[in-house]
Amino acid sequence: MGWPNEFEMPAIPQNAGDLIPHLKIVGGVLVAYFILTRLFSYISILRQVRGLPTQHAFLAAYELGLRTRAPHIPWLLPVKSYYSVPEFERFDKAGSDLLAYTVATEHRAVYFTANPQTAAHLYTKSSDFGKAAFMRRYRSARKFGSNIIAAADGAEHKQHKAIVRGCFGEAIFQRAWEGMSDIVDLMLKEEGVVDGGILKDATFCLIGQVGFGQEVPWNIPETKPGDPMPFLEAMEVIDQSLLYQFMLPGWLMKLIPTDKFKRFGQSQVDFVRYCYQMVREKRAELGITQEADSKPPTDLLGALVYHQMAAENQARSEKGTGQDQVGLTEGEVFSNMFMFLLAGHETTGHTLAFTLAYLALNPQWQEECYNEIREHCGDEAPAYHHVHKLALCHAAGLEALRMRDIVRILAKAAVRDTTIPYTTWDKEGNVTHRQHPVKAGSIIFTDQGAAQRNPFHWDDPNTYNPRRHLSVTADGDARTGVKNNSKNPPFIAFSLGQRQCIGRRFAEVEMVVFLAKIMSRYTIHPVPLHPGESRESIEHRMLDTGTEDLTLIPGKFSIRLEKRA
Ligand code: HEM
Repeated sequence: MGWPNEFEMPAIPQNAGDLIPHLKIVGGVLVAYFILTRLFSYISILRQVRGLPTQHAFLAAYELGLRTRAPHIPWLLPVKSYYSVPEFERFDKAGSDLLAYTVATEHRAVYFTANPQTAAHLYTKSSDFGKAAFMRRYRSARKFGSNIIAAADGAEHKQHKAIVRGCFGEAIFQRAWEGMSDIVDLMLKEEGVVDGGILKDATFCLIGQVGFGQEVPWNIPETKPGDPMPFLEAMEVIDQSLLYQFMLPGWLMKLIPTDKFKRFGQSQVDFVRYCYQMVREKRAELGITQEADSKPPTDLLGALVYHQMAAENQARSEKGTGQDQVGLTEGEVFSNMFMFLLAGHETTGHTLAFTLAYLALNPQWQEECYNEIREHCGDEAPAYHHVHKLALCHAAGLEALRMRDIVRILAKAAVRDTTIPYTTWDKEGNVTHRQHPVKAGSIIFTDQGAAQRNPFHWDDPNTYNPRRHLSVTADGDARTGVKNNSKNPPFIAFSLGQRQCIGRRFAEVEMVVFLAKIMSRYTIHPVPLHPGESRESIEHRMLDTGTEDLTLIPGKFSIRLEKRA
């Protein structure tokens, strides 16, 4: 049926008004159907969580960045019930290490566990639990394309891992050691503390060097607003505004009329442009040299491009030319690189800041680490070949991560109807181990901080004790791995199983060299805000004033380095 002529609107039938009551009925039925299905779904969720301490809400707000910022509105948006300070408190009060949350606008049951054994079960039993790739946090992480962190389990993840795995080998770890060693020297020099002094809120920019193969100066000059930024400045600004970078496109931030957002937007636009250019240049460079010298580059970007090209070459030699895309697209290479920037920089930098805080507050562990360094390095500066020997320095970082887990919550989704183990206890000290049935599609969060301070699994959980991460091998060497703790809990800060942190060793190498270099030369001390500030107040400032963003960002504090004689 066409219109009589292109400028003439079809006439409204005279009896159209008669249809209105019918339309109202249809509309009413649809609305009633919508409300009823939601109601039934909600009732079904209430049934699923029966028997567990449960918090009801209308809207969901358990994500980082939201739960500590949104206003607490009982029943509607009860954000304060999604976390507690101290972390284990909400579970302690409930007498259960599994809590349920029913959210009227979410069609699935949501659980939080604080049991490290349950967490290990969730992370490793891939037939029952998988990456909750449908969640907003992972959808936002796909902003520049699919990547290893956001990929769904199965083929998509395998495709990324096949290429990304090649980036984490011995040569890169050694480069990470050397890069971090240079950064410590640069930091001490630029902050004017080579002979000791006060180190103010230092951040660490290792990923620039080992990530992109670029020397990173300690202070990066600021470009005039509106001007294109050089690569290093763009990277630094991105790093300081990661939450916004994930949520908003660069062009949109540039339209927001504040200098801050214009800068954030400009950094994203420039950073994306530089990265694509660098990927192309790397491809051209490696295309020429790959035949003659088959060693992969030791920067992450170079290694990523190299392994992608190696996959393409292999496919070409096996199947001839003209086959489909192999490995990752150019956009996916960039997206993975962007993830390294997030996963590789924030996490390690924040963990190191907390480790310095714990060491400053617990000088006895500095002495133990110092003795270890002296024993294995003697008068030599700590070097990469010492990395396996410096187990206590390594454990000092792991213990800070246990007590101040920077990832905060990790989500898994049940992929089929199954059960999860949990524990309840009462005031008389009766502890019962139970199983709770969960339906496919339910989300189970591990409250990492609470799980790592769960007193049923960790001896004396609120005490900083790196030695709990050490075991002694048959030949008398110390090794990390939670053994020195009567209940042998799994260490979950890097997750476990197929989706565990692929950069764990990289991060650990960075931590060991940083801590060993500092502790071999200095003792570390807290800096009171005013004469007579109490120990309690100093501890609170250094450890408890962090804010949740994409990860836990430590509050600002200074430390004093005193040169060892
Ligand atoms: C203290 C430092 C670090 C901590 C605590 C940490 C923690 C984690 C955790 C908990 C996961 C699992 C995330 C999830 O399931 O959603 C993860 C995954 C990942 N991490 Fe790390 N990470 C650290 C450092 C690094 C570094 C230095 C890199 C790279 C340079 C890195 C790269 C990755 C990647 C690529 C994944 C995704 C692995 C996969 O899904 O196969 N991480 N990390």
